[in-house]
Amino acid sequence: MRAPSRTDSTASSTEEVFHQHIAASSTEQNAQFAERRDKMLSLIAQSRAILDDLSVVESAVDQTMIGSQSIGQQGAFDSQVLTQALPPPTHQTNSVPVRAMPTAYSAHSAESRAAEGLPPLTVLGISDASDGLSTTTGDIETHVLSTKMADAKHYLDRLLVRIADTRSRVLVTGDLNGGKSTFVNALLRRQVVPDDQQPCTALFAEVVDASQNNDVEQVHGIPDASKYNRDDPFTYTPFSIDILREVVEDNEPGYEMLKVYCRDTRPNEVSVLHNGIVDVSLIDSPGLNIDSMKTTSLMAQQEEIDVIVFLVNAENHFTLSGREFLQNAGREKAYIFIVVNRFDQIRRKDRCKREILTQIKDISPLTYNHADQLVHFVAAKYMLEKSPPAEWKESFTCLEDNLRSFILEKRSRSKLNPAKMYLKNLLGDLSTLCTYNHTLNTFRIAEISAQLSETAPAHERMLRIKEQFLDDATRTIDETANRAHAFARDQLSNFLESVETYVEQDVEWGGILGMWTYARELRNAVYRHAAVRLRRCEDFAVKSSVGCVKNIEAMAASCMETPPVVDMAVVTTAFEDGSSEAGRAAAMSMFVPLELGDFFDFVDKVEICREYLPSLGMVLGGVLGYHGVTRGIWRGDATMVKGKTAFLGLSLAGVGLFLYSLSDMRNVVDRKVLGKIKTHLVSAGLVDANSERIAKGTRRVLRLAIWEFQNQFQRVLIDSQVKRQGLVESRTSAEMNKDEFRAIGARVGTLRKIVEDVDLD
Ligand SMILES: Nc1nc2c(ncn2[C@@H]2O[C@H](COP(=O)(O)OP(=O)(O)OP(=O)(O)O)[C@@H](O)[C@H]2O)c(=O)[nH]1
Repeated sequence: MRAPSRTDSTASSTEEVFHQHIAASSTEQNAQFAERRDKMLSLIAQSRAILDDLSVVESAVDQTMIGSQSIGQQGAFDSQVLTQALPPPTHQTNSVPVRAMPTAYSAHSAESRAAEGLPPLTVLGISDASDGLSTTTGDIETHVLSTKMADAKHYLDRLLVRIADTRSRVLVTGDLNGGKSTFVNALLRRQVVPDDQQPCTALFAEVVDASQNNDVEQVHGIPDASKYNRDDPFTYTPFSIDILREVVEDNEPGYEMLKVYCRDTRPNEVSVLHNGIVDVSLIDSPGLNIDSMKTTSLMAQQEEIDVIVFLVNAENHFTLSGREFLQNAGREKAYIFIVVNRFDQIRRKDRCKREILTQIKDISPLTYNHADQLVHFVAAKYMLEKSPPAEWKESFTCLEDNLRSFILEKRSRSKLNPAKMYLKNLLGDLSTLCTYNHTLNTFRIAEISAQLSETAPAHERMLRIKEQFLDDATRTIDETANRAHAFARDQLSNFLESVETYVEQDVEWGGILGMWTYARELRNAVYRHAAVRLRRCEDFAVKSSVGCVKNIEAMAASCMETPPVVDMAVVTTAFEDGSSEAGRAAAMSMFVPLELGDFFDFVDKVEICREYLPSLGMVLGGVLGYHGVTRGIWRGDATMVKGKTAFLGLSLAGVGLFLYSLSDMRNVVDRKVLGKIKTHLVSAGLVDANSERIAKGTRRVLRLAIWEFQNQFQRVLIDSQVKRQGLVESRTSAEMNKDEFRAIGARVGTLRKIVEDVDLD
């Protein structure tokens, strides 16, 4: 065995020191990384808890989060919402509608956003690019926000797993034909993944160290990446690594991805894959292209990865799809490792460098700030040659050193910084949401309170109407009915008492010969007047009833937007039985037929007889005596002459009396007929029965009308009560919400500060 030379021993001790140094520094770095990682894990868990709490607030108090729904990708806060005075509550006296939440954000109003000082949403915003939802209709936005919140939770869950995972996943992506596969192979210094294929690579190929597969080089064709388990052969199909090109080119079974276990024989210190510190996987992806499905799936893939290596074809610079991808990826990954490949094809290299760096400055400022470590101009294909040209070997080795450093030594930056970025963005969005919803709820409370106080007088008035007129409807009805009764009684009794005065001008006495006609007209006139009187009483009752209902209606109209409307016909036709006054009079008069006796007052005659019987006797006596006296005179008897004179006087008195009886015939008829009619009217109950009838009719129609009114009124009142109750509940909810958002907002603020202060450099 050859003894080691001095040079050998010096070299070996230098190497040992180097390895010891590497080991020591990597132990220290590991410990530091572990500490930072644990801190980050705790912050992720706390952010997740806040998302859960927000979801509870969202579902417990419906629609409150609607305010936040409209925060689009642009996140423009509609200044109207915060600055405009609340619109005057709708002038509704009986109905109190719950106003729809104002549309909070208009997706494209950058000025108003600036005016409010609210930043755009980065993580929870609507992505025009991803789903094209630039409309701001409430349903879509509510749905989008809920979806985004749910996505954020899943993302945090995956982040927890990813951060806890000691491996580092490196996504190699870029434009079509940028040289991604060539680059991966160059890192491995061997042809593993197929390059230069037609058609282009359409599969994700994850290259990992064969040590993860019992040191066996193999390819696993995986139909469903989410189910892949190396220990479960049902979740993949194994292939020899030698036929990888065919598998990729054919992809007959339609694999979702390939896992390529490959051996990297280079020493740990230089190999990216096989480095002795962290298990690294290199994911060769399909190139970005206009196929949005593939781009979307690549975006999903990039959430699971720690480092992005972006291949740019030096000849093409950044394409539109490349820029879009980097801008989206940049929301989380502040640092992107950029490889400008095929640089050998460029003639004016300085100019090309300048132009590409200017583009990077715009796309990823932090990457640009560390361009010397993160941006590399190489020609990867030469690294697969046995003796690569020095120029390209040097630039690629420099790239490798920096990539190793980025993945291994600067793991805090490459692995933890994306998590920090995401948390910062998410917490920023949550802070905006909390501020917005807090403000929105403050407005909502003010708006509801204004609505409640504006509608309170009308509502209280309705309650008073209910108490005064409807709860005690019987009293209201009785008052009107009693008034109608009293009026009828007064009118009819008054009529009965002085019926003569009503008819004396109406009927003319046509002498003894026309006394029958006179009596009939007299009778008819009385009943006609009676009918008119009755009609007047009924009209009064109707008028009083209409007045009563109209009075209640007017009161209702003063406090109700659509007051109940009673069908007045039921009231106005209360006493209509189809008969005219003449008909009524005729009907009544039928009960009082005229008789001969009505023309002679026998009672009077008897009285007269009693008083004037002596006179009559005297007439008779006078006639008879005159006869005797005459005979006595002829016989010369003087006493007889005196008697004769006396008897003559008596006779004349008797005749006068008879003539007087005839001349009193009209009074007799008046007295007899009117007396008879009065007796009939009293017995028929003109006063009592009709007063009662009218009062009863009044009660009946009022009951019907008020019942109808009550029904409608009650409905509106209940409606108003329900709406007021709803408003009170909404206000309570808004108050609870406001407090919740304030409390959560404070938590978000504290957590955000801690996240910002985490030092990963
Ligand atoms: N001149 C030159 N050509 C290169 C370089 N790197 C790769 N190429 C060529 O570029 C072409 C595409 O290379 P690939 O590695 O297949 O590119 P890719 O990005 O993986 O392609 P897709 O996956 O299909 O998008 C091949 O013909 C390579 O030989 C380079 O550094 N210089």
